[in-house]
Amino acid sequence: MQRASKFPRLKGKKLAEVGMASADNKMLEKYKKAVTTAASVAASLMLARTLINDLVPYELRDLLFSRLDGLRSRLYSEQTIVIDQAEGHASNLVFDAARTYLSSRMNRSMRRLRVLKLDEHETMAVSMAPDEEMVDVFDGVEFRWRMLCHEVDRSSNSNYYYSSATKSQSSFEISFHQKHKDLAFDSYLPFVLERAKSIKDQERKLQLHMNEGCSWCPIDLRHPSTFDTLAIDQELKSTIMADLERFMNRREYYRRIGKAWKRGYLLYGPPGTGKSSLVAAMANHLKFDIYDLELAEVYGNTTLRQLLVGMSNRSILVVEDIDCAIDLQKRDDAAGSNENPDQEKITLSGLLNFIDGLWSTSGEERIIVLTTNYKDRLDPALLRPGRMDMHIHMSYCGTHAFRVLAENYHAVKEHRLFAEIEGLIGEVEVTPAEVAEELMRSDDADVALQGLLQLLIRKQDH
Ligand SMILES: Nc1ncnc2c1ncn2[C@@H]1O[C@H](COP(=O)(O)OP(=O)(O)OP(=O)(O)O)[C@@H](O)[C@H]1O
Ligand SMILES: [Mg+2]
Repeated sequence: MQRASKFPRLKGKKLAEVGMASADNKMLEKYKKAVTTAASVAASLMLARTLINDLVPYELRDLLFSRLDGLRSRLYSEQTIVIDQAEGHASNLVFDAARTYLSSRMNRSMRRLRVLKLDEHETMAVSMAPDEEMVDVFDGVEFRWRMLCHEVDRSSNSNYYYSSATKSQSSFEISFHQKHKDLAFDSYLPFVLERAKSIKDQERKLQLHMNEGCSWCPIDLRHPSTFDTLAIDQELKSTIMADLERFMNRREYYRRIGKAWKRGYLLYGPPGTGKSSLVAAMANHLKFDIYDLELAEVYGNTTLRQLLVGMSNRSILVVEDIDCAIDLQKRDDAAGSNENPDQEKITLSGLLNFIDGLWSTSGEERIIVLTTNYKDRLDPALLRPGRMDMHIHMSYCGTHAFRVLAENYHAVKEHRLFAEIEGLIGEVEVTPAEVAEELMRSDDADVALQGLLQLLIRKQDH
């Protein structure tokens, strides 16, 4: 059997060689033709030069000659890289990257541009029109891009059995001087890929994942909260942003000390002070997905492990209202009757230990945020230094927070009622959520601020 199977292989090889030889011949023919064409074009160019010398005024000659020389050098020393959209069914990642990269380089002086918008929430994408050309300069070298659309004959590919025999396929061509071939392959193309990746990261739609059973259920995260719209004390905001910044830049540091690249924040404060808004602002700022873990829905360590393993890097794990999560466990304890004896109970400390173990071996750029309305109800073990890296107190609305909200909702920086409002706002306990609600009651800033003032006076009287 073994012997027999050798033959087809040999035969195959021979056929392949024959195929190659004939392909080589064809190439040679083509090459010869190209050289002849180039030679005749070059001859025509020489003729053109003579004609120009004879007929064109002196002032114009230099310009025309330089154009002709450009054309000739292109004919002789131009190198072109072709980037097809797809190979069979598989799309070409270089093509995708090139398209993304080019759309960031479009300029309106181009004669023809394509615009596209497929999703209501997306911004309009501008791209190159077929047969249009643009020049991109990298490291002082010109790279000319062209986009082409052509029909691909499907009948030549036995995989296709479509009624229509052709299909349109796009490709990009990058042309440049031959002497920059190394630059093109070693620097320029990698640069294009890298830029496209970071553009895609920026444009990526964030997702909010919620646990359902032992898996995550994702939806688009469209929370508008950002650090600009967040109404908290200015100093606190700067501290949080600086902390995130340092965390993001410490890849090497975490590697060196052999610890998991993660950071934990405990957010505590009354309802409506912006804890959830801060989590959304962090996600939007860092472009991290949010994994919202409902502990009450997690039965047993196996499920928990599956969920944690199923998280992606560059993400924020959030456990909201952890005091309630703990309460629930205690109530179960008190009842003493666990319906399923195999069920292991999950405590917050258990969860944190688990995460430490898991994330130190896998996982990078992970953030965990715990939120609570009652810090004093928490297990002291959870508050020990090292468990959560930063404790953030979200509190009632202060003067600065009020000004941020007034600007967010009414675009007012100063107003005759500000003095009175600011005098009261430091004295009464009003949450940013309450202030926001008052400010939203009317489109008229005067009316809204008057309403807020009344609320503050009522609160003071109580
Ligand atoms: N600090 C804030 N800055 C801007 N908006 C805020 C702030 N706090 C509250 N808000 C507004 O109030 C709404 C509720 O706030 P948020 O859900 O962030 O509060 P929370 O602290 O998470 O409350 P809870 O403890 O009830 O979960 C937000 O959608 C936002 O409009
Ligand atoms: Mg909340």
